[in-house]
Amino acid sequence: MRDTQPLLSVRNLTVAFPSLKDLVPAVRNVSFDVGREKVGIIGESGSGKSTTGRAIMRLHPGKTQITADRMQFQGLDLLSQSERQMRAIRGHRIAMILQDPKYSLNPVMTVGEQIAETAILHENLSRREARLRTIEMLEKVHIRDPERVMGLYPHEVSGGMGQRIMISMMLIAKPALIIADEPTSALDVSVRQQVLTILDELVTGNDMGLLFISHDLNLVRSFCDRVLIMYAGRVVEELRASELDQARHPYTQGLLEALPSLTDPKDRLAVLRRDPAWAEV
Ligand SMILES: Nc1ncnc2c1ncn2[C@@H]1O[C@H](COP(=O)(O)OP(=O)(O)OP(=O)(O)O)[C@@H](O)[C@H]1O
Repeated sequence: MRDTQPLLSVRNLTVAFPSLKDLVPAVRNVSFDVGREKVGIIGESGSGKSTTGRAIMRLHPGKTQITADRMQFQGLDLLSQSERQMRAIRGHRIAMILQDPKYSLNPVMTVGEQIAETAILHENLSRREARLRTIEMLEKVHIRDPERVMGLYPHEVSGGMGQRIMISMMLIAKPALIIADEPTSALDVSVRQQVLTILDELVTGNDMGLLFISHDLNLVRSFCDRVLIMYAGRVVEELRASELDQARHPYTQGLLEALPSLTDPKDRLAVLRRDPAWAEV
């Protein structure tokens, strides 16, 4: 029977950073679930999207205060895991793709060595088997000349290729959940589509969950199944991507009105409205 429980269940997550005097909340009472589906988080800069993603991985500096009524992943309470237990979860059961793959790949190891190391760790393969698996994985993410790419260092690959390499490593580790934080915003439009297609193949083909953080509403609308809209540290609205046009919150409506359209061009785009009341409890 198919498991209908969400992979990740978050209730009233609050993240506060220390300032000179006290703690300043950047994320406030955020609640959502992620199943085996693609969930987008959108919102403007500073709305708390990345902070939410990093809190799930518990990747914040020491004095950050993370509280939640629930932050459960596949039956595990993430907040009560020790740092050692979190290390076993990160990369293995929950993986993260960031905007620039150069920061996620090890700069002093070739691409081939890094993928092979993942294969040896996860699948207990010999060096020779790991090499063959690496070639297979690079082919799966549509890299045409895998043997050449294996010998390159991270600084020698383009952004789009770097993201595909990250995705190929995830194909080996097969995490249940991927948190992708603006994974395509540094890429050209044509490469962006390629990377999204491969990410979709990975997630849908392996029945994974994806939390896709972006400031691009059009992209999230076409790529994700559901969308959380964040404003000033809160989720102000949650909708199926196909139902965004029926958004009720004035902030979401404003985001939609501010989008340029090729089919229905406007002389002037609407200016995004903001109301301090939306940030209130
Ligand atoms: N380590 C930190 N220490 C202190 N404040 C932080 C830290 N990380 C984030 N913040 C603050 O938390 C708030 C939310 O930031 P966050 O990066 O989550 O926003 P975002 O929606 O992801 O924006 P962007 O799209 O620009 O990445 C911001 O005000 C930011 O300055």
